[in-house]
Formats: sequence, C-alpha cells, structure tokens
Amino acid sequence: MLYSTVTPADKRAALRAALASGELLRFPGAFNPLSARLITEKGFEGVYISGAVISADLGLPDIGLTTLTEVAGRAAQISRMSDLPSLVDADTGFGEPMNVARTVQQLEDAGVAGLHIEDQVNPKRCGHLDGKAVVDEDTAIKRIKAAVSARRDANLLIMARTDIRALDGLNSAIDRAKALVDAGADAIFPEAMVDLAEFEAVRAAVDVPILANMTEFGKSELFTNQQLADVGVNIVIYPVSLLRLAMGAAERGLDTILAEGSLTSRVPEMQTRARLYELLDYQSYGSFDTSVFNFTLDGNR
Ligand SMILES: C[C@](O)(C(=O)O)[C@H](CC(=O)O)C(=O)O
Ligand SMILES: [Mg+2]
Repeated sequence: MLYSTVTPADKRAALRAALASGELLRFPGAFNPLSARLITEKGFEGVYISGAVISADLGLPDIGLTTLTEVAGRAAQISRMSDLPSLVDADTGFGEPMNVARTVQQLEDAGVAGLHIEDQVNPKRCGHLDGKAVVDEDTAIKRIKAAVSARRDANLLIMARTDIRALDGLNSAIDRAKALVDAGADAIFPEAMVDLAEFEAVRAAVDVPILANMTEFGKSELFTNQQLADVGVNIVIYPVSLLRLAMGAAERGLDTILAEGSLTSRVPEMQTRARLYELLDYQSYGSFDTSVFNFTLDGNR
C-alpha cells in the first residue's frame, strides 16, 4: 500500500547480490508508476526507466531535451512504486562531468538502484538509429569518473553505455568498454550489438555485468532470455515495449470508437476495474479509513 516497503539502500544491495548470482535479470521498462506495480507483481527482477519513454511520454523525441529534474522526478515516482531495484537511463549525464556528478546525486536521491551514462554527443539519439556520434575516450572516461566519485551509496550501480559499436565496430566497442571499466564503471551497456557473438565478445572482454537492450524495431534481433543467459548477459531491458504495447492498444481503441461508435467490442481486451483496483491495492486503504473501501463491484458491468 502507498509505496515501496524496501529502502533504496536495500534495493541497491539486493541488485548487487542478484548480479553476483550470475542469473539473467529481466528489467521491463515501466512507462508510468502503475506499470511498475504490474512488473513487480508479475515477478520480474527489476524495473527499467527509459529516457526514450520519458521523452515520448512528454511528446518529445529522444534527443536530450528532457531535463534532469524531469527525469529524476519520474524516476522517483516509478521507483517508489516497487520493491524491485530500478535502473534509470541518465542519457549523456546532462552536461559536463560536473553536471554528471550532480545527476548521480539527484538520481540517487530519487531512489534508483542504478543508472547508465552514455558516450554519445549532444544532441543524442536512440542508440539504434543511424548517424550517431560519440565523444572521445577521454571525455567518456571523465563522465564515468565523475559519476563514481559523486555517489554516496557505494552500492549505487554506475553503468557505462557505449554507443561506439555503430560507428567504429565491435573492436572499438570492446576497447571502450574496457576503458570505462578501468574508469570505475560497475557494469557495461554495449549498445546496438547486432548478434549474440557480439555480446559474447564483450562478455569475454570485461569482468563486470553486461546489459542487453532488447528494444523492438532496432538493430538487435530480439533474443530469448535463454539465448542471452547462455552468452553471459546479466541484465536484459525491454525499454519501450510496454509503452509500445499500450499505445498500440490505445490507437486500436480510438479507431474502434470511430468505426463502431462504441468501445463495446474492445472491452474484453481492457484491464478490468476489479483488476486495476487489485493492482492499486485499493482494499488495503481501508486500514486507514474504513469508509474508503466499503463497496463491492457486484452491481457494476
Ligand atoms: C534504451 C534507450 O536508451 C531508452 O531510452 O530506453 C533507447 C531505446 C529505444 O529508443 O529503442 C535506446 O537508445 O536504445
Ligand atoms: Mg535512452
């Protein structure tokens, strides 16, 4: 009821322990706080907070227009809805290394268990689009060093994302990943890997957990959990998937009103009122005030 029963510090410790187990951790992207509850209830290991989703939610393209305040605010709203650890997309860190340091502290205060900072230039773009550009190694390292030195909880997971694969190939991605680990990164997000062999090569090159981004309509094939686990991937994200599913359903629903003059034919696809209330744990609020949950849905359609 109301909020997570686990403190951010405990979630960070739990994420560290889960990563140490070597099991593949599945982090679907929550497109709002309520969807984080669904992810939690279904038994996933973590919640991803996507920059692409936060941007899209505001009707903006994912090109670095969102502010640290907006991202930290959304990260806090989503993180507090779940007992699971959350991993937030900190894009390029919102500025120079000094800004990266502030970003880390703000996101830490928002209650996330980890965050990733990428080596793209600004304006950035989705890692699965063509025409990206990355900063030089020295700048990328400075971002990660700033992030590591700024955290107050040693368990906050600082993940370095490199977008260099799409520009300079796999060997450059491996070199950069190693340099970022040497700079203090706790984990690596090798963006836009094209096949499993590439994940395997990154896995072999670094000694820290690695993440696979199973975003749809991108450069990577959508590998199964088993395939990813077999090549030693530690975290898989489905960053925009729930938003895509929900928006697909919303669009079909709007078309149905236009075509049929009613949504009756779509009702079987909808989450019911009873299921929504269950997810909200509505009934528990009666423990504060017995007049809050004193109805049944028996008379409802
Ligand atoms: C993971 C990602 O950074 C995100 O913001 O969710 C995006 C996802 C996407 O745009 O499909 C990415 O750059 O891969
Ligand atoms: Mg992103």
